[in-house]
Amino acid sequence: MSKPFMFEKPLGMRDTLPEMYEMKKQVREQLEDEMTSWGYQMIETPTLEYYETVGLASAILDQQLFKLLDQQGNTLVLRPDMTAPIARLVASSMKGEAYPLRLSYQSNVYRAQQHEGGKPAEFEQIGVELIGDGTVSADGEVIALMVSSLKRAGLGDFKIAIGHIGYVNALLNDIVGERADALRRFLYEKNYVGFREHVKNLPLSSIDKGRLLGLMKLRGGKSILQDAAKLVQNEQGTKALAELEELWQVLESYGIEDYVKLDLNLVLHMSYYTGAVFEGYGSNLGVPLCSGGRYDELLGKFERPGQATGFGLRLDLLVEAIGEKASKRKKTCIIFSKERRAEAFQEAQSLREAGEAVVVQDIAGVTDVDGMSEQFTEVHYFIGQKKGEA
Ligand SMILES: N[C@@H](Cc1c[nH]c[nH+]1)C(=O)O
Repeated sequence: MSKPFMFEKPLGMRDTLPEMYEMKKQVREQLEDEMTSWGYQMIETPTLEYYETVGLASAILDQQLFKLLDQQGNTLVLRPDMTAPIARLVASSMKGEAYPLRLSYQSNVYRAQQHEGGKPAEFEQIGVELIGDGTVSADGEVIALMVSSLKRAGLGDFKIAIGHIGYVNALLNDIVGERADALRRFLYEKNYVGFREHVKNLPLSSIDKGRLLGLMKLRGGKSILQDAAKLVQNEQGTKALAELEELWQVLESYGIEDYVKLDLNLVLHMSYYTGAVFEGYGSNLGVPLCSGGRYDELLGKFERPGQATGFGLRLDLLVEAIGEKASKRKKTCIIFSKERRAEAFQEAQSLREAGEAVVVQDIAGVTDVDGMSEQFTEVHYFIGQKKGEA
């Protein structure tokens, strides 16, 4: 009888082979070290959370959640991100610790895919949350840490796009009110053709249509803030632009303005964002490597109100963007026959102490010695009679 699922994996699930594992490990260690050097403390949370609390607070589409039942009949989810679990943690086990809190993590997160389109349903995120600080300096710190993390991992060429969800909402709500959702969705999908078509068909004055289409042009350096101010005059919009103006100054103080550009079209997939949002791209990848932003309402849902900002970075995509740069450790193989076993073990030990990775292999256990040898930078043979023996 055939076993149809024997070699298959569930949709979007991936294996990590040794070479990829090694590259991920190197980059993970660099990032963890960078975040720790900025004073962020690493934490871990469980893979499973309650649907009713963290699942809903994660603010991701319901169909992207993996759900299951526990023995008591409660619905659980595989965490789709780390921001909501950290909010839960800060409001419970860390309730006694004073704000602001600087936390970082390195964890697998889970997002169900509708079809096999090459997108993983499980991937590792490395990120930070700066909780209990509503200043623009905090947003700037998080962006600066994102830049230094990407540099530290060895990525040379990248850009961070910065937007503000408060500005997008101010403009859309001002013009289309209740119907803003559809337009926001086009932006989130980066479907600008769809956005334009939709705007053209709306029953609006040509002035208002022009304002909505004007949003498409708000990409570039600091100077676009003036154009942006012409499109929205309400309080929410003005406040958002003042924050972006100050944020730009903070980034100049860090000396990283060359890595950033403004993009007021930017809408991210998590609906908990309330302020500045950002997304980082490597020059050779179309998809964002990292994203984040300000979320001032989420902590309140866990009854410990606090303004917060943070970002998450996709380790798999970062490794892909860095390409071959991860350095390979020298790997040696010592093939021995049993007469020289002790000698082989001794040699292996001293090479390991010198930092090499060493495999010791009994020749009687291999049939394809050539095939095995190809996997190593060097192969030493300890075969036959011991030295000095006749
Ligand atoms: N959790 C977000 C990233 C983020 C961290 N903090 C704020 N935003 C994500 O998965 O996209």
